[in-house]
Amino acid sequence: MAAALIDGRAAAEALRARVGIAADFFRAASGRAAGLATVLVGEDPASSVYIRSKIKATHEANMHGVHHPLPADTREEQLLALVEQLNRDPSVDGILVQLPLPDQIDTARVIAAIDPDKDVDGFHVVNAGRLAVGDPDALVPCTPLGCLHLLKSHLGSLSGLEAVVIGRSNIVGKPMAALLLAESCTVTIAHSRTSDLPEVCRRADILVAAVGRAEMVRGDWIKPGACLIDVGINRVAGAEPGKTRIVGDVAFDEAREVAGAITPVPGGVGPMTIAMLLRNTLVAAHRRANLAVPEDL
Ligand SMILES: Nc1nc2c(c(=O)[nH]1)N[C@@H](CN(C=O)c1ccc(C(=O)N[C@@H](CCC(=O)O)C(=O)O)cc1)CN2
Repeated sequence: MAAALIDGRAAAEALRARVGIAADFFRAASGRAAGLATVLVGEDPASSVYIRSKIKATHEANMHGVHHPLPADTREEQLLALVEQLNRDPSVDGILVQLPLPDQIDTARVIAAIDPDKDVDGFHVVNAGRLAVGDPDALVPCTPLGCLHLLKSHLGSLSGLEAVVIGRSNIVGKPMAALLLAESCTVTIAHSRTSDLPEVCRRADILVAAVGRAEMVRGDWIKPGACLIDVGINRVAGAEPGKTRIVGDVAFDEAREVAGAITPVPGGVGPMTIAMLLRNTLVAAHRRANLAVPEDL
């Protein structure tokens, strides 16, 4: 039987609606709207699309969103000065600097400059540390948080399950592993040097693919009935000349025949990233206003 499809668009829409309602309550309780500031250096087409979606979603969720575009040749000091200004701005609860940044800018230095309590991307080492030690004050990176939400919605308890995360990035792989460990999964982080990767994957009840290689995970790497979360967004040649299409890190048609459930690409993890950004912004706003964070966020 073909695997169930885990509908990230529907889950994201539901979460965004909940955030919108909670944002209205926040405004009534605090006397101001929760605020997100986004920063984009340059005009990378994909990044520009993501930023437009983020600001539109912020407004649709009854929050205040201000975008700060900077030219592609912006110097690191100029970006750091903007981050400092946003750190000090009381109307800003969340700061998001869209990645990737141009080569002249040191990404780690910029992330380190963001106030950890406004770091709604969850990339600051303080938030990585909070997540690692199970501190509930951690702001958690949006993509893995979205993956966890989809997994728990589909499977319920994850306790005792064997989870394999392919990819060890600070943005997805490592925080994903920390979240699964906190849910009492037995977690393996696999990567480019892992020996016999297919065999490692075959023991996974939960397989999270976050490598950025189109359709790398094949059908015969998958344990029958496993739950597959595909984080990959890879643009490949389409059927017609000059056209492209997006595929994940999992060979979807093969995997669907073996897995119990699978996230599609597009329409799986991607939409959850933006929904979780809104959620993190509202969480940060509640904490900054000394208000209790609503439980269903
Ligand atoms: N500061 C950040 N930079 C980047 C992040 C991030 O979380 N914070 N993540 C990615 C890009 N990203 C958000 O910024 C993002 C990627 C993909 C999607 C999405 O909804 N994808 C769709 C497909 C879109 C398409 O057709 O092109 C899907 O999967 O259905 C949302 C957000 C890198 N930078």
